[in-house]
Amino acid sequence: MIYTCTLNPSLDYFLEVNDFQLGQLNRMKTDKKMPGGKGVNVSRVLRRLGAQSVALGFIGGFTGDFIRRQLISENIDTDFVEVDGDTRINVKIKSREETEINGLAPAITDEQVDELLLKLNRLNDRDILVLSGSVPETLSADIYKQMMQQIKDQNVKVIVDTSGPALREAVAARPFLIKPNQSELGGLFNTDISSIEEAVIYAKKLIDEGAENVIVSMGGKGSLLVNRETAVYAEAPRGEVKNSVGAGDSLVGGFLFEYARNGDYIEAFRYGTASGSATAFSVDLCSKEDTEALLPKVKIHQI
Ligand SMILES: Nc1ncnc2c1ncn2[C@@H]1O[C@H](COP(=O)(O)OP(=O)(O)O)[C@@H](O)[C@H]1O
Ligand SMILES: O=P(O)(O)OC[C@H]1O[C@](O)(COP(=O)(O)O)[C@@H](O)[C@@H]1O
Repeated sequence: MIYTCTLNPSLDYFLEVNDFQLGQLNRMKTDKKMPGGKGVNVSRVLRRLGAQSVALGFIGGFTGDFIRRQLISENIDTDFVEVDGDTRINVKIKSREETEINGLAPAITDEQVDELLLKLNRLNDRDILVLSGSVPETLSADIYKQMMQQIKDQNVKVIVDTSGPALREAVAARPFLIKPNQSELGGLFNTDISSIEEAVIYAKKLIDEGAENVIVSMGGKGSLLVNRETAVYAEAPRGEVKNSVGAGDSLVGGFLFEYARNGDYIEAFRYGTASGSATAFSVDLCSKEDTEALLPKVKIHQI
């Protein structure tokens, strides 16, 4: 089974404004509320591609209820820990440019953390655990590392998609895969990464620090997969971008879907890149049909 864990899920509030003006009254053209947060999106992508998963993490309040109800309506299994405050609302403004304002997490108690950790005891070597998204302010930045250390004898494959100190700590616990985007990778080394060659250099440093596979997503430029044996670049297909929120989560979900199906890294990487692009070219997350139509357009280059 695939388990996704979102410590900091969100109700994503998408709104479209013609010619957004800072400091002025703007009126919306359209709006939409969606369940969000990185692991939640991975679960939704997996479902759309045809794979089951269980969504773990913390939810609370009316926004948490919304997320749970939406996931259940999409036939996704949920096993969240309830917290007292409201799950955050993340605002996604689409105008000439995309602007995002991500909210603050509700407080989470030590007992609630223990409740979540207890759920990990049931995982075994046939399971995959996706630890995705930011860490709530009230939790320790090394929580992903702690979770991985707790289950290290259960031989679960762990994927980590986060940034900053939480990612750096988690890398030391030897995840199967991490997926920083270009700026998150640069952020780890206090540098700006501007080319594929530079991204490979820094991805290799993360392999040396403990990650087994590193996928660096680079928006419209595509993505990179680096491990001890290989370094490959996938050129993303071109198309009209409708909404790039969730593109990175779709890359992770698509990779995982194909990897769980056939165990081939390169084909999984191609599928993930196509899923990311299919999401960027759609209003909601990728569909299986759109993803598979893009597969032949993802060009893989050995580096
Ligand atoms: N403008 C775009 N055109 C084509 N594909 C895109 C575009 N933006 C994102 N993608 C696809 O989605 C993947 C993840 O996007 P990215 O923006 O790098 O992730 P994140 O959301 O984590 O920052 C990319 O590797 C690419 O395959
Ligand atoms: O936990 P974070 O880093 O604040 O990110 C949460 C946000 O990222 C998303 O999961 C989208 O992530 P990606 O665009 O990186 O795929 C949104 O649904 C959510 O609002």
